[in-house]
Amino acid sequence: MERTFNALGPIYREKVGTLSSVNILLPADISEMFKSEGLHPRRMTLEPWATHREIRNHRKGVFLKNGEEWRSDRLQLNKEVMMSAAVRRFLPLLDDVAKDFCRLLEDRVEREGRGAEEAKRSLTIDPSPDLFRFALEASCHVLYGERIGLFSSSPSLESQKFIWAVERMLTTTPPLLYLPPRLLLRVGAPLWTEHATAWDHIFSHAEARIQRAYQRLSSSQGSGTVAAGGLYGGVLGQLIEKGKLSLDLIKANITELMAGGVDTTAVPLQFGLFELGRNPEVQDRVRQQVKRSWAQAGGDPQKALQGAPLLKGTIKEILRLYPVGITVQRYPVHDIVLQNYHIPAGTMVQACLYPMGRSSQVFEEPLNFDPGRWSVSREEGQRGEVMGFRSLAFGFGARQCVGRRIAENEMQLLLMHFLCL
Ligand code: HEM
Repeated sequence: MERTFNALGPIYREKVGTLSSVNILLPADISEMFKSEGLHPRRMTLEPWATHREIRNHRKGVFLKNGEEWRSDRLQLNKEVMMSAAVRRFLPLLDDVAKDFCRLLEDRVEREGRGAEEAKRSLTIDPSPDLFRFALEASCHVLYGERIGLFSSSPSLESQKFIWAVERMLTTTPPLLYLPPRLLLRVGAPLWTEHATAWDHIFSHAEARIQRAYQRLSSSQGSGTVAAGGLYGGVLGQLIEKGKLSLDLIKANITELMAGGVDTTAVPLQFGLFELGRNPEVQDRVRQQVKRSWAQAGGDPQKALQGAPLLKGTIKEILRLYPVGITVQRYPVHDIVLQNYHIPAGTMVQACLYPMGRSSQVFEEPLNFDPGRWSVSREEGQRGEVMGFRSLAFGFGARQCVGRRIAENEMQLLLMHFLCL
């Protein structure tokens, strides 16, 4: 039996007996886990973030063991996607896509909406396919430094193939996480073949982008000019230019970022629109702050976001109520004690984000959608209360979500432009 300490579900039984089913991990427990050095997330049997070589090996029947190896390239990647200098570089690319998306929606409301009065026309739509396209276009722009034209009424065949591949990869991943790949391979399950084929497409798309980025870079170096399209050629351009990672690693990392950045932002954005829609007073408060900040920022998106903390609070609030990853998982390398339970090293510990986000032990009036709750500083928090480790949607520590800054900014920019419409 795999040893698992789970805040709610299957319980670690080997040494401690059964926990009460209402037990949840609290911020203080997470802080305890964080202190135990060398905690790495569990790697899945079928790794959604596996490199192409690994996927191909899976296909041939060579299976990786669950590993917890630290990827040395993560540090290099952090520089290009997590640091504030990197955010400054890629923010305008996200802003471009967010503005285009809003213009598109505005036109659509004008064309298809009901109501005679201009600017008060209304249109009821299911936004999920549009948000999916937005997230894909935004990710491609940030990563490859180029637009792939998904907002066009007739995207290129290449882009259509790419959308198909990302959709299939995302749809086939969840069932594969719960079925043994060896079995699927043995019986030649179409699910598995479809999944691997989708990855093949995604990787060849990345390959083509890498070739193009190389050509751009070498022609600009040859002619002494900057890369076509401006100084910044996306995360990919930066990684190639810095030359610290091998091409194989660049390809694997860029593709991982590509795969990790679509539904993760599209779904919370939809929940964001839902909560802002059903809480008009909150919407009004956020809109007022955003409009004020936008007016003062003189067109600088980064300044505008800095002046609108309620927007950041909105994203945190959405991810508290509707976390994308249900759990954050770690294997402690030392024995630790959580809630008076002894957890031996090597036990998988899962922090279940959904119950924690809705627990009155952690949040006052947890079911209220209140972006302002995140403005409370540590000092203002009740004495003795652990104020950190409450916002865990992106994980924590060295292995936290590497796309965090891209995701936060992408979602905030889109909401900002929506609210300023
Ligand atoms: C709202 C959006 C997102 C949420 C809630 C989210 C959440 C997470 C979580 C919980 C983890 C595991 C962290 C841990 O164990 O501590 C993770 C890892 C990861 N995420 Fe995200 N993510 C989001 C968006 C993105 C985006 C936009 C990208 C890519 C651009 C991305 C790429 C990744 C990658 C590559 C990893 C693995 C990192 C590693 O193992 O070192 N994510 N994400």
